[in-house]
Amino acid sequence: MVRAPSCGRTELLSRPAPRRIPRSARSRGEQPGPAGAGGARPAGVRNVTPRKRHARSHGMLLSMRHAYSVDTVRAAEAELMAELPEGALMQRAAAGLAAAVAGLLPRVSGARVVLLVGSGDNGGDALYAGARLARRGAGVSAVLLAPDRAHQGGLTALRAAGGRVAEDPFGVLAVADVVLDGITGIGGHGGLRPDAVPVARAARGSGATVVAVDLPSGVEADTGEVRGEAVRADATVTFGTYKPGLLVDPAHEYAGAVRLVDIGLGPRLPSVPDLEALQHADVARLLPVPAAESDKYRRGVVGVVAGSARYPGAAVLAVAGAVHGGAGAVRYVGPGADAVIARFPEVLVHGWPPSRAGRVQAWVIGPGLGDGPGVAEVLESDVPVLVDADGLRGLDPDAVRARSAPTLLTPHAGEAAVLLGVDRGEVEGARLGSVRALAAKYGATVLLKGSTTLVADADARRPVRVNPTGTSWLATAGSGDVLSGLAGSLLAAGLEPVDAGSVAAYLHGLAARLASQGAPVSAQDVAGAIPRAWGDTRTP
Ligand SMILES: NC(=O)C1=CN([C@@H]2O[C@H](COP(=O)(O)OP(=O)(O)OC[C@H]3O[C@@H](n4cnc5c(N)ncnc54)[C@H](OP(=O)(O)O)[C@@H]3O)[C@@H](O)[C@H]2O)[C@@H](O)CC1
Ligand SMILES: Nc1ncnc2c1ncn2[C@@H]1O[C@H](COP(=O)(O)OP(=O)(O)O)[C@@H](O)[C@H]1O
Ligand SMILES: [K+]
Repeated sequence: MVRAPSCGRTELLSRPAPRRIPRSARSRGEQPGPAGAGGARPAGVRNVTPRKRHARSHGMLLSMRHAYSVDTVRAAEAELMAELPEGALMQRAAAGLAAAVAGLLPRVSGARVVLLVGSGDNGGDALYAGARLARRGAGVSAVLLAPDRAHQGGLTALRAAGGRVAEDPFGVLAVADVVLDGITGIGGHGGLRPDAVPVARAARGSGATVVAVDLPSGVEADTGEVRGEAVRADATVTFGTYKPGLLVDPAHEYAGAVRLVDIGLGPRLPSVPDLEALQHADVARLLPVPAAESDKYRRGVVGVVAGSARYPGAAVLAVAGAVHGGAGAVRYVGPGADAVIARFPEVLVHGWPPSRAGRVQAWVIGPGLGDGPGVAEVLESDVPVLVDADGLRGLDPDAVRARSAPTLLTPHAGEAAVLLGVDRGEVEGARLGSVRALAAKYGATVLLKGSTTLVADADARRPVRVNPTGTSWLATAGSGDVLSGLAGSLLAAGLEPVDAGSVAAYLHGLAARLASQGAPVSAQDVAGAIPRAWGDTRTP
């Protein structure tokens, strides 16, 4: 895949800008407005082109997003710092942070800014940014969580600029317009410590816009886990590169809108990130397009084994995903043939067993299968196989590992938990670790569905893909069946499993957003909107 050097550019937002209006604006009678129309928004939301606004409204950036682990970030920072005057990197971070906060405020002068300052450099960033805002006329108060260990240079700069150390933390928080969370960044572990919890809660409850410095304090930067209490931010200003925790739930949920500030780290980061998120242009490049000489067989044929007397609709929904996924033809094998033909007369239906259905370039097996047969037989084929839903039940790692062709598994958290022998909550709390563990256990590519859909390649050295288009409107019965058909069709069209899985998740999420427009959608609606999503990614 071609990767744009997104780490080097200053870009926002992974989600719509915060709508909270700073108190100072409210007190002057200014009206709340939509993001991008004035009022409370991070800097940079202005001057968006219609195309950018469209992409942003669907939760996407225009170039590939990468995330790197803390160790990699620290190594890159150390390399860069060795060539710069002391403190230069922190000044870059603080300047970007102050500019982003200023962009949130209708007017900096007179705004009430509170800094939550921990004992490390994250607090230093907050203090220097606070000094910059104080120089522009903001009233800045610092709440020092560890007064003896607060960043001395930052504190001196804040005082010199007219800022103060708060004597009554809860008093200043109660009237704040903006709170900068500088308790912990990449150095924090294990949720907020008890002394930080009351101020974090007061910040959240104050009505102020909460801006996390680098990361929301209390989340795990490397994994996206939240192991205790954490700051819930409206926006996060992160430095140098995204960290995995900013893109993966549950931590992602705590970050709000994420803005990346360029501090010159890009060239020092390795070419292979820990995590990557496809964007429109990447998806457009990967989508299969028929050539002039193509025919239906050369485009790829996908076979779908799905549905049962108990779940006949799953067959129709999986086929609905498959017919829109780029394969030249869809074969269906199973008890739902009549229902499938009634809805999709273009589908080739076959009697049992799958091995007599004619040649396919990929199989999808599992949606609505119940206790039906077929998994072992399909796994013996020499083409890529996607196993979903009921097909995953009791799936034998050795049978998957022994395959000569690739396998793509698409569990939701409950199915993944069974396959790993852990609780569902454990998978939901540690999605990244879980998807990697499953890929290692089965020697397969694994797409873990849910609030953040992740795709881990069978090759553990490759970055995990995180899907940026997901929407909770997808939490509707049968939408996973559509996804499996779609991904299987892309497999049959020749995409490798990690691309088939991540492109399918991208189109699926985008289709749900296009179909939903903020209202509930059905799985059929999602399938019906796949062509629009496909076209949307290819629109220059
Ligand atoms: N390096 C650079 O070039 C640049 C770095 N930059 C900035 O530095 C940040 C990293 O700074 P850092 O390494 O000092 O760690 P940091 O995130 O402040 O936290 C460590 C402190 O927190 C404490 N602590 C730990 N866990 C805790 C908890 N659960 N609850 C409460 N406290 C907890 C821990 O205390 P201790 O364990 O020592 O008692 C320790 O003192 C980075 O995110 C970015 O913002 C930018 O300026 C760009 C240039
Ligand atoms: N909270 C959520 N946010 C985003 N996507 C979700 C959420 N919950 C479910 N989804 C998506 O909805 C689909 C549900 O699939 P699945 O759990 O297999 O349901 P079903 O078996 O009913 O088809 C998956 O693509 C999943 O990623
Ligand atoms: K922070």
